[in-house]
Amino acid sequence: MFSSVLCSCFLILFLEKHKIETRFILLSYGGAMPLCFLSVRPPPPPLITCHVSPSAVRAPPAVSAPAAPSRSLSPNATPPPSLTCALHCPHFESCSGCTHEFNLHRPVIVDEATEFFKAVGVSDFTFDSCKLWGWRCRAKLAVRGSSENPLIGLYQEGTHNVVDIPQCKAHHPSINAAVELLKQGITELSIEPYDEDEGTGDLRYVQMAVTTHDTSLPASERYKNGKVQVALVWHSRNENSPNSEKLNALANFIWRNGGTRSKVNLVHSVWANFQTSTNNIIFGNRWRHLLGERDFWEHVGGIDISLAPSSFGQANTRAFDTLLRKLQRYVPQGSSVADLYAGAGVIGLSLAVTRKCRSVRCIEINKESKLSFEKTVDRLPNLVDSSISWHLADTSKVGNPLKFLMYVS
Ligand SMILES: C[S@@+](CC[C@H](N)C(=O)[O-])C[C@H]1O[C@@H](n2cnc3c(N)ncnc32)[C@H](O)[C@@H]1O
Repeated sequence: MFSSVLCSCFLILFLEKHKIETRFILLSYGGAMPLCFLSVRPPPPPLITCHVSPSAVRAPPAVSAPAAPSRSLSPNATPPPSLTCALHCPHFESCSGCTHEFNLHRPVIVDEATEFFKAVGVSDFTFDSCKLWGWRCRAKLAVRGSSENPLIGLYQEGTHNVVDIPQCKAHHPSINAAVELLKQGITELSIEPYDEDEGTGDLRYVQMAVTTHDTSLPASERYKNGKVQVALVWHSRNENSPNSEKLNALANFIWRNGGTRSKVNLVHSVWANFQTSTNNIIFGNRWRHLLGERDFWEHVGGIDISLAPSSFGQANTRAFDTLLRKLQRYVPQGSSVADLYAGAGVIGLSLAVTRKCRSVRCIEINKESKLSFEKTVDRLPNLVDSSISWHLADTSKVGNPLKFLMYVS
């Protein structure tokens, strides 16, 4: 949530700073460099506002009775915590995933950002918290412990001890349900979680990604009925390794008990990724689709997007959608856009459609994202008359971003 917010802060700063209207727009939304660099004329400046979506202040998902918040506030945080906007997560003390427990509707960083922008003359700063619970539609979780007592979660800060987070309040509820199902499968089939010290075990990580784009449901029902693409990171070289029977058994268990024909109908698909390295890199290079639908679609920024498990996807689907819709207001019709750190090109492609861009060049270093980009392009409406391309290149190399701008002109 906060990376999206920060990104839009940077975006708006740069919008204000570069008031000269030009044809070219450079967009960057990289993890290490959350920077949007646009030289366009912004719409009339609204007031600084803190907008809280109605869905953000409803009660947290009823996974369990909320635990009494136990972390004390710092002496500087004098206002009493707003209970409607507190995390109420039983894992907050031990899990490193969330850094804010109270005032989620307006965290301290928003005041800092407001001050910062005011100081540099930016009047067009808004904050939208979007959902406060159940917003995380993508999670990479470590699998440790034993087959009788599997732990699935994040590392405790500064350690490699995995904290089990079955009631995570940030996760979309379908992720927590799929994790529970996975645990049952691990225990029932005696799957060995990975042991980092020994380099043994079968299952290292799981990536859970939720699609909220089931068009067979009314729009109001789609988010809560999100389905999970489960990617099992398996400790073997490939699907022919000796432990692959166990992998297939686990995939079948998940599909039988969570797939389209099951009562819960929770799982979109099951994938395997093969990783044997002893370093901390989660995914290996080899991916296999095992069960369920191969293609995974989401709808953000006015377009349908395809996301393979190997491609980067934003975790907060709703906030990303809000951000894209905000961004669109700043990009003049017919612009030429270079989308740096593009992943599957979602930002650039959303602009291609909604702003009728003359051209969109997506620049990305991970070749795995290209297929998702191509599938998304195939589904763009016919009326899109942009020159659209995706380039495998290192954006950080001096000259590369400019090269792509020269290329479009
Ligand atoms: C935070 S993701 C954002 C992706 C996309 N803009 C989106 O919002 O879905 C950052 C992306 O930058 C890519 N990346 C990281 N370093 C890069 C580099 N030096 N050159 C190009 N792409 C890079 C990553 O592979 C990843 O897909």
